[in-house]
Amino acid sequence: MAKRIIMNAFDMNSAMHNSHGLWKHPDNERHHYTDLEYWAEMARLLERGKFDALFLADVVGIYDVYKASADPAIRDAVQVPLNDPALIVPAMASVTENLSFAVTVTTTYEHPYAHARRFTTLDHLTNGRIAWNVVTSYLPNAALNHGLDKMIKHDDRYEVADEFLEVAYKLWEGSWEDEAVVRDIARGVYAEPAKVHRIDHEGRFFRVPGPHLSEPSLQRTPVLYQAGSSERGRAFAAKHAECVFVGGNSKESLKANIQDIRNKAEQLGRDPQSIKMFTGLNVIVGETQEEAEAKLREYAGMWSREAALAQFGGSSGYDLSAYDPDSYLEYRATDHGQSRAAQYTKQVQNRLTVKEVMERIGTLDKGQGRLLVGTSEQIADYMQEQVEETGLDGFNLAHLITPGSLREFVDQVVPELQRRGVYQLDYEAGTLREKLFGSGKRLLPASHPAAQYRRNFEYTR
Ligand SMILES: Cc1cc2nc3c(=O)[nH]c(=O)nc-3n(C[C@H](O)[C@H](O)[C@H](O)COP(=O)(O)O)c2cc1C
Repeated sequence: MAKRIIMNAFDMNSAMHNSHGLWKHPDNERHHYTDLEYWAEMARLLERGKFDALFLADVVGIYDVYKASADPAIRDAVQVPLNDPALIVPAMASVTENLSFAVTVTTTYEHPYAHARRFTTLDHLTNGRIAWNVVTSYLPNAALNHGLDKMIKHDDRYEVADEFLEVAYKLWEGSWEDEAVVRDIARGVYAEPAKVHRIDHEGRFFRVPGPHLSEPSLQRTPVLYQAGSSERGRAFAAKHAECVFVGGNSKESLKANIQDIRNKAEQLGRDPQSIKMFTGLNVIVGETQEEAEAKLREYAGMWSREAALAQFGGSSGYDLSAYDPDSYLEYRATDHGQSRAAQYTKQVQNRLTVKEVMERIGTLDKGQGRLLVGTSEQIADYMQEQVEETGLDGFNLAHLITPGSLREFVDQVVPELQRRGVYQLDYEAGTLREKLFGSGKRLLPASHPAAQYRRNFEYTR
């Protein structure tokens, strides 16, 4: 088979994610996000479409930069109201066998000791179908709500993240031996104390003596996803990530970004092919081009400019309402995310005015990344070409109408990709890491930095 395309569905445990304003569409069902059955149905749909994973984004604050107010975000459900992504996973795992779940957790406001236990629990309950999307968080009010005086600076957050991962690796990889739990009734020993190790971590940000509270799960360390694309974010991805979300306005820049992360990983002694690369995708599919374009016009009429600008404000730190609309938007580094603003400044060929940037962000068919509008054949052509020509491994599929757009993708685009031999007809056996990297690859490879924290015990399970 030609290189298979890996698919994640991009979602959030919230009333709205990035389909700004489309909560108003009569077919949108995502206001049922508070019901377990809604998520169970979503998981069944994605498994029917042989998706690799449901990717659950998360933020722990409100988008309140635009107009210096939280009102635009609250009014239009811009990632608020928002529930905890981890808590819906067991319900979805119980109605599926192969679909995996990538859950976003911030290293800035969580603690590695509690986090490691939560993810071991999820890995147990899903039989190894768990990934962790590591984020450092970009909303200043998240810092205030977690008791800090102000947000930690952009690059410093990645320093905390590096140490957070070190602690988590020690707990996941180096604390409990595979043979620690013996349940030996004759000797009266449930677990062998000599096989459960403290980690005695003392660092700049964390002190964790251990041991880990949970016994080892199938993958030990969950599959690691990462999506930061600043200089510091890419260095972090090259060191830790197994799945990376890369951006790029063109095929050339996508290819260059992918190559850059692979090169950086290689310099750190990792196998560059042990990292899977994904990019975002949004599709409007129709039986004919005209049908797809009619849907686009309908959705574009409901798109909320205010919501899109609120999302941009929080993720970039730029309040575009406060700029002179006729001035050119200049890049300036902020302590929010650094890649969002770069998209409209550093990464465009001709400079854009503030008004033009607002127009792009505020209009569905102008600036929403990879939005494909067409027949399933056209969409499959595009996906195949991107994968063949850039080194990409797959996509993170957003959806304008939920779950309708996903259902259309599953019923129309997936069969077309399958006919072309570039999409799985059925799942591989095993954990998520095995499904992505091959049979027997249940644990992180020896070249990954987590491996150095393994003690001298055999991994036998
Ligand atoms: C596909 C994708 C998904 C992301 N999901 C989240 C998320 O759920 N939560 C979050 O805080 N940041 C998320 N981000 C943002 C990045 O993780 C990162 O914080 C942001 O790009 C800023 O970091 P940077 O300045 O290194 O790029 C996502 C980015 C991308 C491209």
